[in-house]
Amino acid sequence: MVLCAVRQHLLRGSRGAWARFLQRQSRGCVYSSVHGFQLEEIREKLQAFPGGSIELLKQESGLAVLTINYPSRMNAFSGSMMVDLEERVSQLEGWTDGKGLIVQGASGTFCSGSDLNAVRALSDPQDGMKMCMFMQNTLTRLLRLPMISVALVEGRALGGGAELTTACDFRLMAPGSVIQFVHKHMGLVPGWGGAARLVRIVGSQNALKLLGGAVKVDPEVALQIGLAEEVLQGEGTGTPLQRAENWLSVYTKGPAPVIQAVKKVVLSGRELPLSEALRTEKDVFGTVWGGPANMQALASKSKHR
Ligand SMILES: CC[C@H](C(=O)O)C(=O)SCCNC(=O)CCNC(=O)[C@H](O)C(C)(C)COP(=O)(O)OP(=O)(O)OC[C@H]1O[C@@H](n2cnc3c(N)ncnc32)[C@H](O)[C@@H]1OP(=O)(O)O
Repeated sequence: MVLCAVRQHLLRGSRGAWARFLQRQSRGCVYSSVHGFQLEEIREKLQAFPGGSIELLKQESGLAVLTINYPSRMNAFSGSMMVDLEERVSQLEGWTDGKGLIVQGASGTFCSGSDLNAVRALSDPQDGMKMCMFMQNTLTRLLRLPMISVALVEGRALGGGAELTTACDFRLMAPGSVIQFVHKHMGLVPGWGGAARLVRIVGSQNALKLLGGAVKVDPEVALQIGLAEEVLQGEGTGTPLQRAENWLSVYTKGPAPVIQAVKKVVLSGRELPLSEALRTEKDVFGTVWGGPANMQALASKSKHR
């Protein structure tokens, strides 16, 4: 009874702490009206470039699959797909049972970046800035979801598609797949947050090589530099999606509050200065200490041989 009350207190406190963490990070976003970012205005602009869709399938297991779906354009992002993606991320933020997420492309290829037809129509620098802020916000929120995320790369991940892979916690690559930051060939640099995230994943030297050379990164090189976690080998052992689900299930096995707590402490360690990360870790610890999974483990005198 007393433990329960203490736990409730900690839980309330920690929810506050997580909310404060997100608030410090502008509710998971990078830009707000302070930066001249008007969400409705940019949504309306993007909706003028329709085509394709972003599908979300939430499964009872706590794993969700997000599919970038525009096969006739190699899953390039139309304007309406950018808006769709933001809506799907909102749905995932509110999914209390969520533990894991796989981001994939439809029909055997990942994503060929922005839809060049939309890009041509939005080539005015101001529009470009707005799209850039919109996608940075969405992809930052994607990376900060309280669940473990994996980009399943089949075929090609080009330009904005390569950037999208870096907004997941892990990248799994199918044999023959390629991640390529083609921005230099387009007279650009990444604008969806892909450069900042890439540096954190592979280090600044490797990032400089990948962006400066617009290098085609195959699975072997990706493994070597730490861009990919694994190459999904194994003909006859299910589809690449099934193999990715198996890979992810090792890390999402267990109750949702515990898996979400794991992601939160790693996220705060990744993003916050040490003192703040330690305080957030203490608060998140408070959400699981004395919780059902903890009490059950204590009661069963579990051993870890
Ligand atoms: C650079 C950053 C920027 C951002 O951050 O916003 C971007 O992401 S710009 C986009 C960067 N991506 C590209 O430039 C991709 C250009 N396309 C290709 O290199 C090829 O199409 C490729 C390699 C993806 C596929 O080649 P493949 O021979 O297998 O197929 P097709 O070329 O025949 O492509 C089929 C069909 O898809 C259309 N397509 C492909 N990518 C895009 C795209 N990004 N936007 C619009 N349309 C795209 C392609 O034009 C073909 O259509 P079709 O009507 O049959 O000609």
